Amino acid sequence: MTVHIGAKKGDIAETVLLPGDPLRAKYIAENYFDDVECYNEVRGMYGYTGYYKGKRVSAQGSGMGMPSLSIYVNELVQEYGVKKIMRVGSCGAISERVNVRDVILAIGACSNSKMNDIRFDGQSYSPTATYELLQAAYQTAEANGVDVEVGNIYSSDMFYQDDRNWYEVWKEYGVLAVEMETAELYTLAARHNIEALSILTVSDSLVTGEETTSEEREKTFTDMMEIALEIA
Ligand SMILES: O=P(O)(O)O[C@H]1O[C@H](CO)[C@@H](O)[C@H]1O
Ligand SMILES: O=c1cc[nH]c(=O)[nH]1
Repeated sequence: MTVHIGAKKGDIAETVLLPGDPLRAKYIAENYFDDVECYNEVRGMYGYTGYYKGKRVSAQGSGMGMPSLSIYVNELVQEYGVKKIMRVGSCGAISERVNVRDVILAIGACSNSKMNDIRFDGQSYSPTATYELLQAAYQTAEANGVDVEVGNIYSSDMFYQDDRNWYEVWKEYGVLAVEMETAELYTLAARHNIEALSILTVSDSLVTGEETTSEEREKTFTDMMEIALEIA
């Protein structure tokens, strides 16, 4: 057991789906896993292990934001031997290239977080996805008939910003969407030599103002869940 995860060694699979929302982890476990066991309820950050088409896989909430994700990824990797993490998250479109409910495979993640400034002493690090996972996710999406956009995203420390047009410069540089965890996930994956990919569903658009409900964000973004499960 760790401070934040109440699982025994061996309770967690080598491959973990990691949504921010712990109730999305619960949804994945209840709707896709056979022989499911809940291994974590600490802080309500649910974690489950089960089987998907015979493959052992876990689903664990990360919480919102990079500090929270960082705690779970560090413990999953260092204490439980996790080797492959796929974030299945929601994001806000900051580009007209993507619309609400589109699926994005995040090839890289820009950020306003100070975490990598601290790690790299103010120099710039480019957090990127694991190529093999990205390729497998793309091929699976094609096979499932799901259109995906592959591109750069932005991981923000702030959901609410005073400047409502903060994203314009990032949009001009081709960044597709904003969320709050991927830059740290990709950085930790590189540090610990594991595989990582963020598969995101556009839950709202900062450009058009269109939105989905919290229930939709918890339960209906199934295309990304199925892509992640197929390549688990
Ligand atoms: O839907 P999840 O995976 O939580 O992801 C997004 O939603 C949260 C903000 O509403 C942040 O965690 C952001 O990254
Ligand atoms: O971080 C996020 C996630 C979804 N939508 C947003 O606008 N921001």
